[in-house]
Amino acid sequence: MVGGICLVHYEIITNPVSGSGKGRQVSRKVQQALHQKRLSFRINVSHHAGQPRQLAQQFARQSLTDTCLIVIGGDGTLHEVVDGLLNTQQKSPLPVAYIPAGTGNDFARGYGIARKPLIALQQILDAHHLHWINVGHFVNSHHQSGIFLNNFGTGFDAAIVHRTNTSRVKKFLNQHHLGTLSYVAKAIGVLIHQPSFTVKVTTHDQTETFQQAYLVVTSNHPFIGGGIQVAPDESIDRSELELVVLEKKHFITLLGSIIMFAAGKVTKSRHARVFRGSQLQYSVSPAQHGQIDGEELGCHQFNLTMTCEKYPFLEQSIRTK
Ligand SMILES: Nc1ncnc2c1ncn2[C@@H]1O[C@H](COP(=O)(O)OP(=O)(O)OP(=O)(O)O)[C@@H](O)[C@H]1O
Repeated sequence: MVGGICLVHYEIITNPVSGSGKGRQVSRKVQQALHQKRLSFRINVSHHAGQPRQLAQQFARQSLTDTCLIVIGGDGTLHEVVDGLLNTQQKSPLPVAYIPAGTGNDFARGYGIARKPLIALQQILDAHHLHWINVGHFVNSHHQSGIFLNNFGTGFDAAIVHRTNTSRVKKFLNQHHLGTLSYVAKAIGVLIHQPSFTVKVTTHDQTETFQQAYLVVTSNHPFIGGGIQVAPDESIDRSELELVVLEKKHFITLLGSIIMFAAGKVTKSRHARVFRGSQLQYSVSPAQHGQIDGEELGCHQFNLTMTCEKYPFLEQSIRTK
């Protein structure tokens, strides 16, 4: 028994291809460490996209007790697992812990999880309590819904995700620990080609329309794109979301704002507006690229209502200790 929780078994869901193969390496290290410590665990390898969600739902339906689900992968893998768990009826929710093995690892930064796998594992083994983190929830005008642990972006950042994911050099740069460089290189390409668009934002007390929006991001914690602070004041502990709308007035002022974005100061730009709340609504037109937690959504007109929900993670966070 450890404080409020008693864990005797770890089910591990791992994505071997996350971070261009980092998932496989991290999984091997974690497996060795748990084996040496003679702890009870089982590795469940994901063989295709969508399988982390299926595995998580399978475990959730088993009403496991004294068990923690450890996820090894990037933000996309963790997203799938938490989405699967939140969409499965559970008597008491299966707690989640996370060992980052992706490229950007923004969730780990936002929650305060060590990015070195064996330290992250030690944080899990040392955990005394559950920590109910905030999770962003969205529903669109076609009643399709989903979650985000990091952010939901349309425009500039989503176009970068699209270009980076379709880039042939992504794997090479990731293997040489240059994933952020790949993001920056694509950002320059997007800057040259991406036009502005219209966004209408509604909060509990106001409606505002932006005719020249360029970047629209709703965040659950500060980080995007591998450590860029798009919402520096946001916290995963708070039951609210932060929406940043950056406008493109002229190319030169946009360049200034994007430099501020890269430096983590976009919310200080004269051309940025920040909205906060537990419920935010906005529509985007014409069709724009969208991304959730770094995974592409395709190019659509968006009409979204964002709210908050909660899910229990192990208290792995350096910040909360
Ligand atoms: N064996 C697999 N082969 C291909 N894709 C997989 C496999 N297992 C899981 N996936 C999918 O890969 C997607 C991306 O995973 P993830 O975000 O964890 O890695 P990444 O994209 O390399 O990391 P990052 O988002 O940090 O760049 C997820 O949607 C996940 O479902």
